[in-house]
Amino acid sequence: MHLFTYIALAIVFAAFSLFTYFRSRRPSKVQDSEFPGPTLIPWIGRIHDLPIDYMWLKFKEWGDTYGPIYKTEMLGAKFIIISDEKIAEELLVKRAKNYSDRPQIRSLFDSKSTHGSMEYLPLMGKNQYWSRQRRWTHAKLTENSNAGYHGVMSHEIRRWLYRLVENPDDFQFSLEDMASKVMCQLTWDDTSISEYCTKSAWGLLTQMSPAGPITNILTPLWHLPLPLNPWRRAERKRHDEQQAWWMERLVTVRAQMEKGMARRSICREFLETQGSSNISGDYEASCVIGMLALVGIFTVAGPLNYFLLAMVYHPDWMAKVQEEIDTVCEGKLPELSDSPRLPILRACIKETMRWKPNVPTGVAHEVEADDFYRGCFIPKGTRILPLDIAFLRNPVKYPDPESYRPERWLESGWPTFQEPLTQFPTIKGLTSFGWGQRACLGQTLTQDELIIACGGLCWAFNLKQKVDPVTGEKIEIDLNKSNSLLIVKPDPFQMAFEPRSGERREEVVRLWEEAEKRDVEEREAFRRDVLARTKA
Ligand code: HEM
Repeated sequence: MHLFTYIALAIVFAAFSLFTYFRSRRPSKVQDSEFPGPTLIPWIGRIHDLPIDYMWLKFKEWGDTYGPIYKTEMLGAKFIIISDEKIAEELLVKRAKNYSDRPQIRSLFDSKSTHGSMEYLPLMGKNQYWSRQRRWTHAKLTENSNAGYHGVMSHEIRRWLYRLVENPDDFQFSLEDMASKVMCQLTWDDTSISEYCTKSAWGLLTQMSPAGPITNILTPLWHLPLPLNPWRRAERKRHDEQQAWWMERLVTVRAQMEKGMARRSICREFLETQGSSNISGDYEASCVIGMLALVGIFTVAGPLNYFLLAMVYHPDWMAKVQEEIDTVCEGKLPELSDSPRLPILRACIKETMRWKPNVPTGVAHEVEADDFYRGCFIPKGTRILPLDIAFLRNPVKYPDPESYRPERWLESGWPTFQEPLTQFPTIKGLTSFGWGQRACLGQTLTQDELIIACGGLCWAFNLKQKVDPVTGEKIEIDLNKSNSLLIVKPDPFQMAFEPRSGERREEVVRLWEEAEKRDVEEREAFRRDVLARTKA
């Protein structure tokens, strides 16, 4: 044989040996099975027919076609979409060690905090910052819950009911403002900044959502040079303003503390224990507290908005909730302590969250190391999407899934019925709050706030469709129209808040005036006390 032939044969043999060696290191099932999924175009994947609006519906449609676990790709990013709770449990809970990272959000700077930015706890990769901030946030929310933070919620619901009496048409603004005031009070003891806080939360929510800047989908655009890159310039501005505002809050509380004038808040708690805390210092603290304030606004406002729609279109259930409240609370505004005796109210809230989930796509986890599941290979870096809308439309667990049926939580015979009704239904543990090590930290806060707010609404008002003053016809609301951000809310709509009686109306006004007076007095007493101590 010619020398060249020997060399060629040697190369082929070496290549074949290498190939079989590497192949033998991965179980043969890798080559045998792959998850099903829509046909992928090289590199593009399925970006071309995934709509930005209501993206979750397309994911669900593919789930109905390809089954409870399927794969897809977008511009090189690999996705696995899960529509079955058991599979989500097996991967995201039982294998949480490997399935709890987060993907980088392209249009945020260092959203994973890989480079130590420490800014967005819910978006962080599974790193040291995430681990200590998660622990710290959990501890603060638990401490505040035990210390009776629902007093803050009761105060704010009184203000909101009053605002609804005075200016009902502004309800969508005042609803979000109520949720924002609760968070601003808890974090910084300052409700006057709630409007700015809501705007700031909106800016971040938009920036992080696939339906936000185009650079979240067409990711290469993010890397254009700055002069040609309006997206990166806009984000720089938004980001810097947000960080400065968070820091300003912390500095303000510290200044109040120095004068002895700071009342209880999560920020003060941090500054008091700064030395012993595992949070690294002012910058990280300003971020973890700021993020906490932001994350509690649209998350709670979503179910509140949809509760209004549920009641408007299901007056029979509103009447049942009202009857329950009137009997149990004997005419008084419901408080959190009434909750064990208000199962119908809890069922209507839980069914609202099932019927109109406000994070319908779920929040993606990222896989840290190569893995196999059901004989199929899942490469490191794959994004796992627990598709909440699919879990909540499962007809076996939730018969008649498209309809609003609170009785599924109240009557035996339904797959989701659970006793005792003093405890169940509870929204805690619903798939909407996510999975495993990344599960939502705000479940108790959400439950407490929704019970007080939704209970208050039904106590005070008949929630109704608005009547067009010209035609005399009821104004319809499109129940399926919403934005398409990660946390959704219904498109602007009109409705009527009819006080249940003249007396109830007066009671709403009286309760707010009383609460406001008490608040002013408490602040004044605190100030007097500090001044007296300073003089002594
Ligand atoms: C209806 C209300 C809410 C819903 C549906 C919701 C949903 C979620 C979801 C889906 C996740 C991600 C879970 C995962 O990756 O598996 C999450 C994480 C988180 N939530 Fe909520 N949430 C709500 C309210 C709140 C509130 C009121 C707070 C705090 C005041 C809060 C704080 C957090 C935090 C800090 C995380 C990050 C956890 C981590 O990454 O380790 N959430 N939430």
